[in-house]
Amino acid sequence: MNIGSEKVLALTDLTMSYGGKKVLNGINLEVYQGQIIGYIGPNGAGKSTTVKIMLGLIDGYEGKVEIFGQDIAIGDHTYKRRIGYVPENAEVYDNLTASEYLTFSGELYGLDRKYAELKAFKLMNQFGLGNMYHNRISSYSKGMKQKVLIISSLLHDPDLLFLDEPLSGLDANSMMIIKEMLSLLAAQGKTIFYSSHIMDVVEKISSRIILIVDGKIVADGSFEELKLQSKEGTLEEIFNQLTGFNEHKSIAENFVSTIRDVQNNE
Ligand SMILES: Nc1ncnc2c1ncn2[C@@H]1O[C@H](COP(=O)(O)OP(=O)(O)OP(=O)(O)O)[C@@H](O)[C@H]1O
Repeated sequence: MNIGSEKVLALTDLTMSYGGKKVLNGINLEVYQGQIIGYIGPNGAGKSTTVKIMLGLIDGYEGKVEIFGQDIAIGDHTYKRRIGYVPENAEVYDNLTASEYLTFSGELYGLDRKYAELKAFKLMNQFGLGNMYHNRISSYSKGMKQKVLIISSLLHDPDLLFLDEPLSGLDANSMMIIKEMLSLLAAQGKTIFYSSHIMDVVEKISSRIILIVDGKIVADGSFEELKLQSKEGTLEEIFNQLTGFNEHKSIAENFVSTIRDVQNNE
């Protein structure tokens, strides 16, 4: 099968409510093999909710979610073995060593224990963390923990990767490695669903950008297409325009003046 021909993901009229409040308002989306989707939107727009539904972590949605051609509501969870996930807020098991944690997560994805342990060590080494492999994760810095999460999501060579703010805490050099790695993986036919607020990174790595506002898709296209439509220069500017936001100066000024007020009253 040629890269780009397989429909990896399809959302049809996806709706989700929390306590009567609609947070997803009918998302329709088809994603094809090899695409890097930049899934962006304001805080609270519904990005993580969409991703968690696709991962089978949230129930109670309406509409249809198909992954690798299979409706996930049918109850056959084999699709999960072909998925990798870097969560926004991860509960890494701090008391475990990276070796224990990664071997364990590799086994959960069906890898042989010895194979998972050796592969995890190689990947840790390539990230410059080989000498930390047997140390407890509680002794790692934020960026080191993030690298462990990234390795954990990739150990089983997934076909579909969900990344929620994956560069969080990474230094500039490490970010370059991840960006390069994502484009290599996509070129080899992996599909990447990337959610982030770092607009210049999304602009550079995504083959397709999807903007959601209030649980609805308001833009869907390549960066070049969105640029043509909005006549703005950067993704940050396009984001501001499409979310109708031009108040950053006045909000910042009010914020600072409130802070100063408190100080003056002391
Ligand atoms: N467990 C929950 N219970 C009730 N409401 C929730 C729950 N999780 C999310 N929400 C609400 O759903 C909406 C969408 O949240 P979601 O986390 O999907 O947004 P997001 O686009 O990922 O935001 P951010 O950019 O801030 O991470 C928000 O209004 C949020 O308050």
